[in-house]
Amino acid sequence: MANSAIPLSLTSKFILPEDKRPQLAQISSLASVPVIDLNDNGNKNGHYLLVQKISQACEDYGFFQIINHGVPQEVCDRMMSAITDFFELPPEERAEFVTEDHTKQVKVFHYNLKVEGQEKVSMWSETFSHPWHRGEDLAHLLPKNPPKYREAFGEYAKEVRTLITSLFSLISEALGLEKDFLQKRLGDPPTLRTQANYYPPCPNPDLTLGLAIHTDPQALTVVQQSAGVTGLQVLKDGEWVAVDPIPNAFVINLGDQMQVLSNGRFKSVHHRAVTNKTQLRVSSAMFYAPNLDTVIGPIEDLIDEVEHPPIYRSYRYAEFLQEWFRQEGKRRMVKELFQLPK
Ligand SMILES: O=C(O)CCC(=O)C(=O)O
Ligand SMILES: [Fe+2]
Repeated sequence: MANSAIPLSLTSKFILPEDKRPQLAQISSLASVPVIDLNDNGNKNGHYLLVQKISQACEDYGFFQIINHGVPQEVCDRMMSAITDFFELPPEERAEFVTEDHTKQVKVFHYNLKVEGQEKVSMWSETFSHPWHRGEDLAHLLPKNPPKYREAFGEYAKEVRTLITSLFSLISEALGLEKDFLQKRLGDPPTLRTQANYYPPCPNPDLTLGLAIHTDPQALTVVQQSAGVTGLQVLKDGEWVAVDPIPNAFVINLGDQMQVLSNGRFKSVHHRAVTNKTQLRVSSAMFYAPNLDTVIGPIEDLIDEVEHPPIYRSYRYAEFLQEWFRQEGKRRMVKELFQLPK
């Protein structure tokens, strides 16, 4: 931990005002996010049931975990190890990427929360974010150190891309659409970014957060989290539910664009990351978003005048993102701005 840019003591810059603290004693133990086996796909009935489960999970939680997803475990392990090594290099080694300029393609930064009448509060995490849409020719933008990062990322991105195609196919079916509908609708090339989150052990997890409450602005997110270390929580019926890691699983969640496209049937759910006293936690999120010029709005086939009137107006994805950046440091309310009056 000596190498981390985050100090070991919880200085005031990390301390949240009381009403924004995580209330760790109040985590619900009753609910849990569905776990879906993607291998349950063998026969016709199996496929039907799988689509049903995905549909239910997208409606109820906007989150689910998947097992037997087809991405080799070694590829996942190499990615997590490369991310961990990157953050454990001496800070000078990643200084070239440290920036607060959100227009930078490759960046290391801390999320923070603007709090009224107070300096902004820094999250107990360090974040590394970069694009992944240009495949091979992206490699030169990525860190040279640790030496394995570029290759580990290239391999991981290829596998995750294939997985995402299968997931969009299942989610399209869950909405009663052709299998290739959603990926086509999101446009080509999609906007693909990744975010690696590094959460060192925290001396007082009650006073701070690893990542503040948010929804993902994209369409779909594939998350890998450290084995055996809890931290991700989702809001379900007003209560926080922990998404505990399951061996060899991914956490999948829908982003704001899926809520809008499905006209509110599928949910982009609030979530956060909490810290703990003893264990390092690392997560990798791979985001799939529309092409910047794609016009997003409720899918035609899912709306009608009487029972399912559109609840959002259409917008270019670039317009949505611009608003998202404008609300930096706040508890963002972006899709709400595109809601049509009732
Ligand atoms: O650390 C986690 O599990 C949460 C990651 C996350 O929500 C994000 O990167 O958007
Ligand atoms: Fe997220």
